[in-house]
Amino acid sequence: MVQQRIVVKIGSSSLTGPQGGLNHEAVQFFAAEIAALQQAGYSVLLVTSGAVAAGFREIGYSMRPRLLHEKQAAASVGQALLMRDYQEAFGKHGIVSAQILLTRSDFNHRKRAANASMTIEELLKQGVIPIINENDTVSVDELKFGDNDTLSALVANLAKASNLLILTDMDGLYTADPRKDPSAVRYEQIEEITDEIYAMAGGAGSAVGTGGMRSKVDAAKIATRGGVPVFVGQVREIGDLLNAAHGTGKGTYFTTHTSSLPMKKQWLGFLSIPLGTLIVDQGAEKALLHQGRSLLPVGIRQVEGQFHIGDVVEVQNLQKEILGRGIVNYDHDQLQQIAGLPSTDIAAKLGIEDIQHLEAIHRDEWITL
Ligand SMILES: Nc1ncnc2c1ncn2[C@@H]1O[C@H](COP(=O)(O)OP(=O)(O)O)[C@@H](O)[C@H]1O
Ligand SMILES: N[C@@H](CCC(=O)OP(=O)(O)O)C(=O)O
Repeated sequence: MVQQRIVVKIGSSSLTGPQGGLNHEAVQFFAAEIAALQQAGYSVLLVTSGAVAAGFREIGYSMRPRLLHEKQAAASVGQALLMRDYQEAFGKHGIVSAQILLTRSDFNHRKRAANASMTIEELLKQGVIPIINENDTVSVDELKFGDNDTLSALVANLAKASNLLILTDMDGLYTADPRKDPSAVRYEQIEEITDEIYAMAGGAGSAVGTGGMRSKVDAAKIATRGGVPVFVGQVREIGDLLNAAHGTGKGTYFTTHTSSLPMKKQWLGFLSIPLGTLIVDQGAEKALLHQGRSLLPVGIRQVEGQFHIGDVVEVQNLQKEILGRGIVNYDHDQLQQIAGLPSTDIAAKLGIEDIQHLEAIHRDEWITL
């Protein structure tokens, strides 16, 4: 039987205090919980934050730095401290662990993502636990994950995990941040991530956390769309992590209804950078979302951006809601000319006799979001 794979993400708030520095007992505790998960027959990948929080005090900052170069300096000190603690803690359970540092652009380049995936596969085959963090020192600001929630979702999809467990300092998603609203109520299970759910998820509540619940909901959206169910919650006592994996954890479960996405669709949906936007009418919206059809120029109302044939564009409905993304078959200036035209008029309008694709976006090059 193929071993079930679990991605565990541990946030800075679970590993460090407001003054920075690593909580060694916490690292020992999580390593023991993960060792128990492995013992129970799961393959585990660990995505961990905490490099900046572990390193900032060490190099003389009094609080978590805000400027990019300061965070990068703190991370380069802290990452080594973090790995030292994890390797020692896993070593006590006879487990070898490995460091993998990734950036968003690694996922963006399909070949680099495939290489990372091959390395992870080999490590898991050998019973090694990959310990993954963002490569903070080389990540450029606009392309940074910042928090590791999104990174953990991408890793879960890449590794075709059976579960993603996001551990934090709250026992799940509440109707509002419980630090600010004591009457907030916790969700046990979320079947669909709607705008209302987003509205409830606020930013980080601690001095060391980054994305708060909002980035956890973002991550849940990516992972569940890729077929991976997600738990967001707390692991504090012995056995909590196994309970989280078995569906009885202290937190919120986000369910999924789809099977895992092929690499190409994952890239299209979550890693590619759209270079334009197409706004489509109701008929096109129905064709794309409910009839499994391609997008024809006749349904396009508006074309925005300077994209070219083969680029990725985002598609929105008339209410400017995002419907999905696809690879476009025309340059932006061509689409401007043929938006709204029936397929029979396209060749004449563009002065091209032999049109290769009549669709603006072919079904196979589309993902609904
Ligand atoms: N609706 C909500 N439900 C629960 N927690 C919330 C909510 N909105 C915001 N938060 C905050 O999100 C924080 C967890 O995120 P974060 O600080 O980024 O942790 P981590 O370092 O574990 O990623 C909680 O401490 C809480 O204050
Ligand atoms: N890569 C960074 C992650 C920063 C961070 O705080 O993330 P998180 O605690 O997951 O919200 C680090 O290791 O410090």
